[in-house]
Amino acid sequence: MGEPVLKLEHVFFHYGRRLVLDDINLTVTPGDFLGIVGPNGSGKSTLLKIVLGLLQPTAGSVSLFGQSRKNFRQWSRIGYVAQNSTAFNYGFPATVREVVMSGLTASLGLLRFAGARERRRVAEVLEQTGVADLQDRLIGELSGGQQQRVFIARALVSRPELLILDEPTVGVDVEAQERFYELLETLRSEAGMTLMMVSHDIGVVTEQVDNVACLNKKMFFHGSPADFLSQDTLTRVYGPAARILHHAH
Ligand SMILES: Nc1ncnc2c1ncn2[C@@H]1O[C@H](COP(=O)(O)OP(=O)(O)OP(=O)(O)O)[C@@H](O)[C@H]1O
Repeated sequence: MGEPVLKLEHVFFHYGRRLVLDDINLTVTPGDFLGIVGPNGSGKSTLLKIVLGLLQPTAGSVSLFGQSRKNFRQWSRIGYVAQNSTAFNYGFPATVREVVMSGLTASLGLLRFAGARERRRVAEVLEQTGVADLQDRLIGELSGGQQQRVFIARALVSRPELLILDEPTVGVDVEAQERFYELLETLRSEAGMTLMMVSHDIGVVTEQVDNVACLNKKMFFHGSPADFLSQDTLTRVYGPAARILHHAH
């Protein structure tokens, strides 16, 4: 199976005095597609920020690719598409190609110019994510679904082994969502990528992922979508409205 891509052991997190994550244990193995679900304010984004090194846990340990997060420096192995990344201002002065190229900054260093190899890689990813024909357009002039693909391209350009997506399908129509999940499937089958995705859409998520982690301050469930749906987890975490949530899509 190989060493875990991610391992959280007894992780706690507080914002000030407010406990937001309570004794979280989670192991993600290579090639897994993990869906992270939970009600609003349940700590999903906080968990991702801890994994990405943007927040320090109050207690507990986090390891990435077998290394303690404290010593981990290989951030280009992790791609991240943030929540609301499709809310770019109209007129923002960067083209699609420039936005995707900026995903190489970590590996290039700020002061090095992109060479032929980097430009080739950007062209490859633009093609793979279906936005090559948009590359000279300004990012702020694209639709939500188009911007989403650009931000995925940006996250992919450094060839990450783990791709983390926070609410990637918000504001994206059904057809674009289907293309998005097809792209994820290709990344998994061709590049063996590990995926972690936060989503509110329980119906869709449980159809797409291998495993579900259901969070509400504590980790309420971690296992297969079938077990998640067949157990009482939904009702325990979301209350009686869970049924509606599940059948809403
Ligand atoms: N910067 C912050 N300062 C203080 N409290 C915060 C901060 N960010 C988030 N919180 C609180 O921490 C809790 C968890 O927030 P988080 O954003 O991780 O939840 P979430 O599950 O991602 O929510 P949503 O589904 O609404 O995006 C919430 O109660 C939130 O109000």
